[in-house]
Amino acid sequence: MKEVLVCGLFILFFDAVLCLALWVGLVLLKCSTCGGLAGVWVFGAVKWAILHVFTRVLTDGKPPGELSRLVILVCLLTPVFESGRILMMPPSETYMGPPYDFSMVLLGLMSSSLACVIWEKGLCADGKVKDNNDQNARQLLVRVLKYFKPDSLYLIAAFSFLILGVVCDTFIPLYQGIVIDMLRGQVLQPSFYYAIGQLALISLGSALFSGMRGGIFMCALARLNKRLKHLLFHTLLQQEVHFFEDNNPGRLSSRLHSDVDRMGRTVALNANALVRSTVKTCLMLKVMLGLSWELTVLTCIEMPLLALLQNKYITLTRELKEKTQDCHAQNKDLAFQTVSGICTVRSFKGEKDELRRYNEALDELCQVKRQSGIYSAVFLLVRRLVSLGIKILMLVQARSLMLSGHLSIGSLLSFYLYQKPMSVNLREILYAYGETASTVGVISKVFSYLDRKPKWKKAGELVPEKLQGKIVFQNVTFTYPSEDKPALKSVCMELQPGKMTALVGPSGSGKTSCVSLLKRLYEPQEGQGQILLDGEPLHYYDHKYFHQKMALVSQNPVLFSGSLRYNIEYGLNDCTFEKVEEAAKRTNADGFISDLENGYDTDIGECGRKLSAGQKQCLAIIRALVRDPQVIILDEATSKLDVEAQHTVLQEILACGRTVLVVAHQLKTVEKADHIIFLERGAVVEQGTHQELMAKRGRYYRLKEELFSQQS
Ligand SMILES: Nc1ncnc2c1ncn2[C@@H]1O[C@H](COP(=O)(O)OP(=O)(O)OP(=O)(O)O)[C@@H](O)[C@H]1O
Repeated sequence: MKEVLVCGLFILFFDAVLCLALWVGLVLLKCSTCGGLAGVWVFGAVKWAILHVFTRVLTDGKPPGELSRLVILVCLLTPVFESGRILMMPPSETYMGPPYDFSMVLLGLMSSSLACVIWEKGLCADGKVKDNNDQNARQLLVRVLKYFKPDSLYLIAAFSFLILGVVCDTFIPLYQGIVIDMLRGQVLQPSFYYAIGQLALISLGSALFSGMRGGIFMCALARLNKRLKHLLFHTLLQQEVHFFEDNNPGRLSSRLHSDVDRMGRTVALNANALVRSTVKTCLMLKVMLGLSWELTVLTCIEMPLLALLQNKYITLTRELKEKTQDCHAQNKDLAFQTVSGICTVRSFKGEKDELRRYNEALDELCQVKRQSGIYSAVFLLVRRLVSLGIKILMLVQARSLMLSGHLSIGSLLSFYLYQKPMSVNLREILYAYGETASTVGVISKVFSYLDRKPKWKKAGELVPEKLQGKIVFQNVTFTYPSEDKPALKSVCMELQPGKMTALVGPSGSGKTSCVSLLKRLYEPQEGQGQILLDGEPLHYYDHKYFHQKMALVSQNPVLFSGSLRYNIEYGLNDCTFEKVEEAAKRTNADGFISDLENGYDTDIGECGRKLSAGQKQCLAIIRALVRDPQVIILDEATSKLDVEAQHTVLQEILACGRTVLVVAHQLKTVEKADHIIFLERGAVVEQGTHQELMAKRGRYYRLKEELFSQQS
């Protein structure tokens, strides 16, 4: 900060020296004026170039934003002031140039320093942050544009049609004027028809080119959206499970759909509007300068003032826009949760509570929108007042120009005819800029997901032909990413092929955590032990192979809407119908399947709603068996089956020397196990057969009644 202040003082001093040098030069050359207004602007430009180099030298080539703005301000001050003075001067007076008074130079320096301090400290307090933000925003926009690369041909065609359309648009009023001039003649000359033909042709061209431009832009936009959504969905699917716990489905769905749409639309449509309005503005500016440069200057003054206002408005509303997006996502999520869990909501009579929660979320959204509304109203009011002020100044100026004979009524009328579309163009440019800037938040969020690297070890390529299925937990300690306390502490255990091992323990003892680690839904932190399958760490195995060989069946399996067969074959490309039928027969499930209306092709409804709990479990077991797994993890997966079916399924699962791990809550399941591992507070406390543990009369013996109280 101190260095910026010292450099600022040096710049001001050097500016004063430059002004003094000019004054001395003019005195020595005996010049009475410095070349009128043009000379003042030229001196301003030269001064800017010198001060710019000087600032770069002072700051080792990296001038901070504050100093660059100070340099622009001190260089612009005199030219702008003198231009205003000329505009306000009665036409009878002749402009003699700026007064040669050193006190004026000092006054200029003081006022520009003061303006700079007010701007940096008051209006733009977060100048540095803003500089960084602007740079980030630019990089983000360039990155969005880069995603358009595969559509370059579309864009070249669209922009070509855009420029052709704009050129036609600009000439329409000119030809209308020519036709109107001809209408004044009593006799209709052939040239009138010629002019009408030209006007019709230009109007047709304008309509045709504009239509083509719009259509091609929309096409390119749809292709961009498709590409971005595909990429984002692909990136999301790669993320670790913890990511999905941290980001609720509503928020992710909002990023994937509304945010990607908004991102593409804003950048593409605003780039379109920006180019169209800029080309139009340049063409119109040329005509307007020809009519009256004084009025044109006044029209152009409006633009930086409005840009300043718009900039402030964008800074104030940027955060609100992000909040609005988050509120929308939260509302969506709440509604989705309630609707999808309507049975639970109804059975607990939770409708009122859900309505209250939804209402609270709506209130929050309403409050954010109210605040945005207030900012928008104040911005509109100030913008209108600025425009009105400029219009009044223009009328005063036009009157004095007409009184002095420099402007005719006709020219004034033409000027006003051009001025309105010109203001619309300028506003469109500002709006496009503002709209794009306010979407930066949305864009950066989408990119933050696109750039996110999944925080789990990449799967290897190990696909052994024969897998025994021996699993070893080697001193595994595991803490959930959102927690501080470990859920598993130095767990050591072995699961043998051809044996059924039961994990037993009170609620929260870490049984599910063991299963999650085994299925690689989570991973032990670095240096906190490892899990080996046939002597190799789990992540060495090929992803698809691993999940095929290690099947998990839970108490409430997740099923997808679609046919029974689709659910069984889910994720398998080479599964034959015979294999499906065989697995169903082996688990005695073919009976209930053939009773269904369309057998294996019966639609089971959303999440398998049309099936009973037992049928869902059967389906999940068939889905696991059809993969021919070597390790099967059952999380009370047969609890809804009758005793006979449970027996058949367990026999089938234990066949082929598979390794079976059961998360057991029922005494009868535990009694069938070859080995029991008793967990308490994330640590293995005891292990052995049921009889051994009972004989030991340790923790398992004492807690047995509690553990299986539901069944006894
Ligand atoms: N996704 C998670 N994020 C953070 N902590 C978790 C998560 N899942 C479980 N835990 C914590 O880890 C500990 C062990 O939980 P775990 O689900 O493994 O127990 P459990 O033995 O399977 O319990 P239950 O028999 O009730 O299913 C608990 O203290 C729990 O609060």
